[in-house]
Amino acid sequence: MTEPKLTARNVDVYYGEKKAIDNVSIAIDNGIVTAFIGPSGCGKSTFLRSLNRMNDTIAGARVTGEILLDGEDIYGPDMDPVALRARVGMVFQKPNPFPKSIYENIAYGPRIHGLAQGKAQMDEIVESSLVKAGLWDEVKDRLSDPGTALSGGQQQRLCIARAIAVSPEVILMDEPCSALDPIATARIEELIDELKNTYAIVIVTHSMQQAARVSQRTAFFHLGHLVEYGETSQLFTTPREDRTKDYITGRYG
Ligand SMILES: Nc1ncnc2c1ncn2[C@@H]1O[C@H](COP(=O)(O)OP(=O)(O)OP(=O)(O)O)[C@@H](O)[C@H]1O
Repeated sequence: MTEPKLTARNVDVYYGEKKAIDNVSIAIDNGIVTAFIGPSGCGKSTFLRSLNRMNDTIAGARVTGEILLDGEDIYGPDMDPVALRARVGMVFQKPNPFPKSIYENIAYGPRIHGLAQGKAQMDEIVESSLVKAGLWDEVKDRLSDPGTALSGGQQQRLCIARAIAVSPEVILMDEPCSALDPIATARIEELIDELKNTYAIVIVTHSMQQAARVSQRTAFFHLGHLVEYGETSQLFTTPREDRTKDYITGRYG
């Protein structure tokens, strides 16, 4: 048995006095896509953000319990949150390129993390990140154009390339297709399928169809609890819990 990439044990997340995540334990493996599903407000995004300490940036948010990356406590005293967020990258709901060129959007992270020795090496990182994100052919002749000039779907692939550029181990995606049309969504879903061979991927999605299409394992959250976690095909066909069954048959959410 290989060790899980990420292990959460008895995790609670609070916003002030309010508990948004209640005693969640889960093991997330490499080489697959893990989907988080559940009705609006159930805590999917909150829990996702706890996996790379993005909640640290929200005033009043507090995480208790333990989250391990390759066995190392990400909330431990020796963990630098900036370095952690390079190892556990994130892609958001709305594509959010920097107001800079396509090239600079990718080069920024490697530069602050000191990953390139010079221009040639940076060029290589930029190209390979864009290739891996399936965007290179569309942008190779206009790397100095602003990232914001791309279409929504291209911008989201640029944001994925930006995450890839700092050599992450895990990529967290918070509803990455919710602002995209069906064609751009299909591109991102294909990309997710390819990327899972290299990175552990965790995706929050409102769409059960999307979870069924892209993930191998699914976690169903409800009211801050992890209700059920299992193989995606099993969870959608023979859920163990009544609450999961009610959700996937459309009784709420
Ligand atoms: N920054 C915040 N400050 C205070 N409460 C918050 C904050 N972010 C989320 N919450 C609350 O925490 C709970 C979980 O929210 P969260 O956004 O994680 O749910 P979600 O399942 O991702 O929802 P959605 O699918 O609508 O995005 C909700 O009750 C929400 O109101």
